[in-house]
Amino acid sequence: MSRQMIAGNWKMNGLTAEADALAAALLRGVGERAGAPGAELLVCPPFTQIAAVSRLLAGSDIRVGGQDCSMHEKGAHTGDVSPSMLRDLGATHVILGHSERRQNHNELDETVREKCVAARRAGLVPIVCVGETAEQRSADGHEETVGWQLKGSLPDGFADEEAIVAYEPVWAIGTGRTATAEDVAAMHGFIRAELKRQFSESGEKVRILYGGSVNAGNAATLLAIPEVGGALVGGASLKPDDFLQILSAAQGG
Ligand SMILES: O=C(CO)COP(=O)(O)O
Repeated sequence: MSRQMIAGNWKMNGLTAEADALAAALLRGVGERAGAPGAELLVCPPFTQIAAVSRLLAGSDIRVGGQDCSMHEKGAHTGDVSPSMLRDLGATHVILGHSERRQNHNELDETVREKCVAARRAGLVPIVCVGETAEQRSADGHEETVGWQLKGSLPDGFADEEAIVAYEPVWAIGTGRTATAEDVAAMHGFIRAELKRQFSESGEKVRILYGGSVNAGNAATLLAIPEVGGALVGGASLKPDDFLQILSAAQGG
C-alpha cells in the first residue's frame, strides 16, 4: 500500500496559545520519530491560526491546510478567503465540502465543485468530503447519496496523483460512533468503483481517507482496511499524544 495520510481537522478550535502549543507538541513528537517511515501528516487549523502554525512547522514534514476556501479568486466577497490567500500563508491543502459546511452553510455539490476548481487553480490540493446522514443510511440510501456527491462535487481532471476524497459518514462525526470495519470497507470499495467510473483508470490514483470518530484506539483497525488511504481526524487531532498514536498506526509505504 502507498503512503497513508493522517490529516487533522482542528475545526473552530485553537486560540493562539493553544494552536502554538499543539503545533509545538506535534513538531516534538514527529522529531522523536525521525528516521521512521511515516505517513504524510497534515494539520488544518482554523483560518486565524494558519499563518502562525505554518511558520512554526516550516521546514518540518508536517504540512498545513485550510478548512474551506472561496470559489472566487478575489474581489467583493466580504469575509471570504481565497485559495491563493491560503497558499500565501503556507497552506498546501484545503478541506472542501465538509458536512458541517454542507449543513451549516448550505453548500451544494456544485459549490464544492467550483471551490475545488478554484483551489486546484491556486495550487492547493483539495480534500473533498462526502458522506451520508443517519437518515440516509437507515433508508439504505448511503451509496446513492455518496454517488451523487462524488459526481456533483468532483470537477473534470480531479483524479490525479495528489487527489484526495474523504469518506465521512455524518453520523460518525464527533459522536464516538465509528463506522464498522465492514461498512468502511464496503463504502471505500464503492467510492473506488465510482471514481473509476467517473475518471476511468485515473480513478485508481485518488487517495480515499476515512473520517468520523477516528481515535488512538481504533486507528490501527481502520487504517488496515483495503482502500483506506489515511484518516481525517477531528477531535483526536486536538490531543497531540492521540494524534501521534494515530500517526504510528498508519502505513508509511
Ligand atoms: O469531521 C471530522 C474530520 O473532518 C471527524 O471529526 P471527529 O474525528 O471529531 O469525529
